[in-house]
Amino acid sequence: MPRERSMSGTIPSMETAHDDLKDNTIIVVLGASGDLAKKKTFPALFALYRQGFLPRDCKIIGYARTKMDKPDFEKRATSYIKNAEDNKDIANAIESFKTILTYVAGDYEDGAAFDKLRGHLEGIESSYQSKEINRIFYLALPPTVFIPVAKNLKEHCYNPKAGVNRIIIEKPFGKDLDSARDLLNTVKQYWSEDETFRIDHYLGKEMVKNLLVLRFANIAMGAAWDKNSISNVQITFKEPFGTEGRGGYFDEFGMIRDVLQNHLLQVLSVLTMERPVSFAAEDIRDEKVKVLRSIPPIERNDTLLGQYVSANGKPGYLDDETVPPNSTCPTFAATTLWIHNPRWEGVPFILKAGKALNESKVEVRIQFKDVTQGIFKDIARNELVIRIQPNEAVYLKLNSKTPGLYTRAIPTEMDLTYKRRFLEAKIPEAYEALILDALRGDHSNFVRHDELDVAWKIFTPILHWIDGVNGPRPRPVSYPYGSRGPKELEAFIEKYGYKRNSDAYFWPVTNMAAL
Ligand SMILES: NC(=O)C1=CN([C@@H]2O[C@H](COP(=O)(O)OP(=O)(O)OC[C@H]3O[C@@H](n4cnc5c(N)ncnc54)[C@H](OP(=O)(O)O)[C@@H]3O)[C@@H](O)[C@H]2O)C=CC1
Ligand SMILES: O=C1O[C@H](COP(=O)(O)O)[C@@H](O)[C@H](O)[C@H]1O
Repeated sequence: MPRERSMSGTIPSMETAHDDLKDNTIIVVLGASGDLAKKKTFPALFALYRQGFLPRDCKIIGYARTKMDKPDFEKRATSYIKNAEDNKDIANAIESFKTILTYVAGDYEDGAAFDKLRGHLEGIESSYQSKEINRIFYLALPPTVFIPVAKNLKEHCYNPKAGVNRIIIEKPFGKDLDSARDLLNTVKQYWSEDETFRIDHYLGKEMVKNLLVLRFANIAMGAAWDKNSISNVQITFKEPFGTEGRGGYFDEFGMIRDVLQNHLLQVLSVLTMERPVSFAAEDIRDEKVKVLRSIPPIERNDTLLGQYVSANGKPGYLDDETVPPNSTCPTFAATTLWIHNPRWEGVPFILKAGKALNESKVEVRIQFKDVTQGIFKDIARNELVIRIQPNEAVYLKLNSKTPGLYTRAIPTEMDLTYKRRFLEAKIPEAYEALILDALRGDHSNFVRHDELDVAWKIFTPILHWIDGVNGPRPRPVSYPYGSRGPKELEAFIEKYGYKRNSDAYFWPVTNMAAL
C-alpha cells in the first residue's frame, strides 16, 4: 500500500541510514560480467556500501555465464570505482567491499544453474539469525534473456517464506506497444507489480528529482507554469560521441527508442504533471500517467530525423562495420509533443536527442512568452534552463536594467550553479539513488506498467513509420559528426515559436572558468 509521505528539509544522517532498510538482504546481480554491471551497478553498490546505505550484513552475489574465480570477479566488479589509486580511504573501502562479494557462474536458460544459485543463497542465509530474509535480483542483462531469467528466478530462487523478493529490470522494455505488452504480461506471470522495479535511470538523476521540488515547493514557479506564460519547451539530450562499438544494438533501436521514448518522456511527465496528493509512489505515478494520457501519438510532420556522417576526422554512422550498409536508422531525432489538457493546450514540447554532436548536455529549456509590447521593443524572452548534466544548474534568463544613469534593459541571469552554491555536496549517481530506493521498496522513481503502455502508445506509430512497417522507410537527413545536428533543426524549432536571444545575451567568461 502506498505510504503517505511528505518531504522536509532534513537529510538522513549516517546513523539513521539503515533504518528503513531490511536486514538480512542479499543482492544478486545477474549479468555480473557485463558492461552495465561493471560501469554502473557495482560502482553504485560500492558507493552505497561506503556511505553506510546498504542493509546491515548485506551480501552481494554476481551471476553470469562467464567462468571466473573470486579474485577475477572482485577485480572486474571494482574496476570502475573512481579515485581508488590516489585515495587511501577508497582503496581500504574497496578491500572491505570485496569481502561481501561472491560469484556464481551459470546459464540464463538452465533451471539447474538457478538451483545452484539458490543453494549459494541458502548457504549465506544460514548464518543470518532472523528467519526473515530478503532477496533482491538486479537484471543487468539484455532483453533477450529477461523472460527466462524472470521465470527461473521465480521458480528456483524465490523465497516464499518471511521477507521480500524484488526484481529490478532495465530498459529496453519492448520495441513497440505490442512487444512491450507481451514482455510486461509475461514477467507479470512470475513477479507482481509490487515486486517489480523498472529502471529508467533518468528518474534517479539529481536534477530530475529536483523538478518536483522546483515546481511544487516554489509558489513563484507554480504561478507561471502553464500555457498563459510559457511559449515552448525544449528537452535536449546531446552526446559528443557516436555509436562506436554499439552499432549492432543501436541499429535495431534507433535514437527514439534509445532516449526519447523513455528518458526524455519521463522528464517531460515530471515537468508537466499536476501536483500529486502526496509523495507516495502511486500518487506521483498516477499524475504522470494522467498527463501522458493527454498526449496524442506523434505526427510525422512534427518529427525531424537525422543520421551523422563522417567529419572532423571522425567516422560516419554507416562507416561502422556492425551497421548495415544502407541503414536509415536515426542517430538524431527531434519530435514535438502536444498535451491536450487545460494547463498545456497549445504549448509545444520539443524532445530532441542526438549522438555525435558538438557537446555533452542534457537540459530542459522553458521559454516564456513575450512581454506585452508598448514600453519595450524587441526585448529578450525569459528562459528557465534546468541543466541536468554536466555541471548541474538552474538559471533564469531575465531582463534587468543596465546599471547607470540611463534606462536600458539587458538580458542577464539568476543563477543557481550547483558547484558554486553547494560547495561540499556530493551529487549521487542515478544508480545509487535508484538501488537505494529499490532496497527501501520505494517505487516513486520507477516506471509503472501503465506508464510504459501509454509511453509506447505515443511513440509506436512514428516508430512503425521509421521501421517501414506500412511503406518505405523515411530517409534521415545527414549532419556532420561534431555539429549541432541537422541544418534543418533551427527552422524546425522556430516553427514552434522558439526565439533565440543569442545576440543580446552573453555569459561572462569569468563565470565559465569557475565551473
Ligand atoms: N549556471 C550556468 O552554468 C550558466 C551558464 N550559462 C552559459 O551561458 C551560455 C549561453 O546560455 P544559453 O543561452 O542558455 O545557452 P546556449 O546559447 O548554448 O543555447 C541557447 C539555445 O540556442 C541554441 N543554439 C546554440 N547555439 C546555436 C547556434 N549556433 N545556432 C542556433 N541555435 C543555437 C541551443 O540549442 P542546442 O542546445 O540544441 O544546441 C539552445 O536551444 C551557455 O554556455 C550556458 O552554459 C548561462 C547562464 C548560467
Ligand atoms: O540509456 C541510455 O542512456 C545513455 C546516456 O545516459 P547518461 O546517464 O550518460 O546521460 C546513452 O548513452 C545510451 O545510448 C542509452 O541507451
